[in-house]
Amino acid sequence: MNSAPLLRVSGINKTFFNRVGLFRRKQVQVLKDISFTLEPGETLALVGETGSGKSTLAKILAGVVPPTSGEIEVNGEVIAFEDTQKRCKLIRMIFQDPNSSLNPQLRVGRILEAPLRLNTDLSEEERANTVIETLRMVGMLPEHALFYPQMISLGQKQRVAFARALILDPKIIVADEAFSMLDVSMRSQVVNLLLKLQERLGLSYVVVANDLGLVRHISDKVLIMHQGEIVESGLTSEVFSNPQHDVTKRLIQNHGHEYRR
Ligand SMILES: Nc1ncnc2c1ncn2[C@@H]1O[C@H](COP(=O)(O)OP(=O)(O)OP(=O)(O)O)[C@@H](O)[C@H]1O
Repeated sequence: MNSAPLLRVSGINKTFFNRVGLFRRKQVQVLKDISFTLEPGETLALVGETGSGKSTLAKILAGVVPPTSGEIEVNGEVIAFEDTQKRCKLIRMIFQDPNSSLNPQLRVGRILEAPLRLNTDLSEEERANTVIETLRMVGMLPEHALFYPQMISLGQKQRVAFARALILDPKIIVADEAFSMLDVSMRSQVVNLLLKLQERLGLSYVVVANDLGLVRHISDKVLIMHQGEIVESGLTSEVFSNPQHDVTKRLIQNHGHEYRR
C-alpha cells in the first residue's frame, strides 16, 4: 500500500538574481525552506502579505518556475521541473486573469483540445468528445467550443480556464487568485463549481487568495507566509480562531472582525 501523501513539498528554496546596474546582480531569496503535504480531496490556502512568495510557490508547484532547491513528490514519486509530461497530468494551474491566459485567436474548443493533442494519444473524435464532456462539467454548452474567448463573459472564461486545467484529469489544481477578478455573484458560482467538482472527482486544490472570507469558506488547511517563510500552518478553522503568529493576527485583524469568535 502506498502511504505517501498525494503531494509532498520538501525544502523548497527560490532565489532570484535581479540585475542591478549593468554588470551587477543582486540575489533575492523569495522562498525559504518551504515544506508541506496535501492529501486527496483537500484544499490548502496560501495566505500572506504582498510579496510574501505565494505566487512564486504556486508557480513552482505548477512547473512554471523552477525551484532553486527542494523537491516535489506526487504519490511518492519525485516530479522534476523538466518533467512536463508527467507533471501536467498530475498538477495544473489556473491563473488570475482569463483575459490574458486564454489565447484570443483560438476558439474555446481548440484551447481545450491543445493539452490533449500534446499529452495524450486520443484520436480526433475522442478529443472532441472529451472537450464537450469537460465543457459540460464546468457548466458550459457544447456550442461554446465554437466561441472565441472575447465572445463569452469573464466568468465563462474562468470556467474555460478551469476546463483546460481539468481536461487531463489531474489530481491537483493550483489556483493563483483565480477568483479575484470576478464580481461577487460570478465568484460564488465559480467557487461552488470548484467545490462540487472537488467532491465529485476527489480533486485537491492549492489556492492563493487574499480574501480571507473565501479562504475560510473553501480551505481545509492554510499556510501563512511572510517574507518567503511559512510562519504558521494548520487547519484553517484552528488557525483562524486561534492565531499564534503576529503576522497571522495582523492579517486577520486587517481583514475585519468577522473571523474572530
Ligand atoms: N521573476 C522574478 N524575478 C525577480 N523577483 C521576483 C520575480 N517574481 C517574483 N519576484 C519577487 O519575489 C517576491 C515574492 O513575489 P510573489 O509574487 O511570489 O509574492 P506574492 O505573495 O504572491 O505577492 P502578491 O500577493 O502581491 O501577488 C517579491 O519580492 C517579488 O518582487
